[in-house]
Amino acid sequence: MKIAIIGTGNLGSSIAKGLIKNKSFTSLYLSDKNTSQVNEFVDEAYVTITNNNAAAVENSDVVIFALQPRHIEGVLKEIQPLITEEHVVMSVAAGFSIAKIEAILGEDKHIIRVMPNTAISIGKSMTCLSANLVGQLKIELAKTIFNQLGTTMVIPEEQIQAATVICASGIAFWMRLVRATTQGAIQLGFEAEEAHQLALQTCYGAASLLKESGRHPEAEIDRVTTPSGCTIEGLNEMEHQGLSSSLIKGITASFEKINQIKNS
Ligand SMILES: NC(=O)c1ccc[n+]([C@@H]2O[C@H](COP(=O)([O-])OP(=O)(O)OC[C@H]3O[C@@H](n4cnc5c(N)ncnc54)[C@H](O)[C@@H]3O)[C@@H](O)[C@H]2O)c1
Ligand code: PRO
Repeated sequence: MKIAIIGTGNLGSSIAKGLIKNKSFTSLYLSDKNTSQVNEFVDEAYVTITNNNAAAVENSDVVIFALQPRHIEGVLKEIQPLITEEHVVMSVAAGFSIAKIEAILGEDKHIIRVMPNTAISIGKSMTCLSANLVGQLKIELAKTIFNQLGTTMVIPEEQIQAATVICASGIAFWMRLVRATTQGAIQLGFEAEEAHQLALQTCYGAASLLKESGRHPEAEIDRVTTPSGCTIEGLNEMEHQGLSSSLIKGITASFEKINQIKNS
């Protein structure tokens, strides 16, 4: 598979890292105006680092656009004459619809919106996929690529904005929860490094329990909360302070913002 990534910033370089780790390509073009985030791959076999977007497109079958929403339109217009009916065009740009891509490249092109998160660099992304009519013929190919880099879910395009908030922004939300737990642990007397390790492994254990047992979070909570114990005391105080409510409000605020980006 000949893959190009146009835009190798935070997400593009994370995708590149994941692909290179798995060696899941026959050639990989990494194209950016500023290639500093992928210079570490300069000696990798079958990897070309360039600032020539056109060369990357011409030498690839799958082209992943990892550009900011304000840049993608200009770049798509530039490379439009080079996109053929053989290419599979993938875009990770938040809020940039399939209709907008079709308006530039044509409805006859394979177009797939891909919404991964930065955990793709270590093969642990939750990646949502939506395709246009023609692109649906290539959805299995997209699943093959992104299943090697985590887990995929094919969803209707109307849900891509919500998936962006839960899965892509979600990485930042979970990071903040880990940090807050670390701050609490420091206040209880642990050194910062110890506190971080305690918070991280406990978070990992909680996620793994849910994944491996398939049980509901409340069922796992019931196994921890000793009657009149310290866990229920802490949980109830967190809820009095609005823990669940603040998370839900943050998620809906993020969703409102992404819909403004979409409509701008
Ligand atoms: N960062 C995330 O966690 C994440 C997750 C999901 C989706 N996204 C989406 O991915 C896209 C990229 O986000 P990011 O955080 O990687 O942004 P970024 O700014 O880190 O990366 C964008 C890259 O595009 C490059 N670029 C700009 N104009 C270019 C051009 N004409 N030709 C070639 N390269 C050009 C920039 O130099 C930069 O390296 C955004 O649309 C964002 O909504 C990001
Ligand atoms: N980064 C993009 C943003 O914050 C989209 C999700 C992750 O807008």
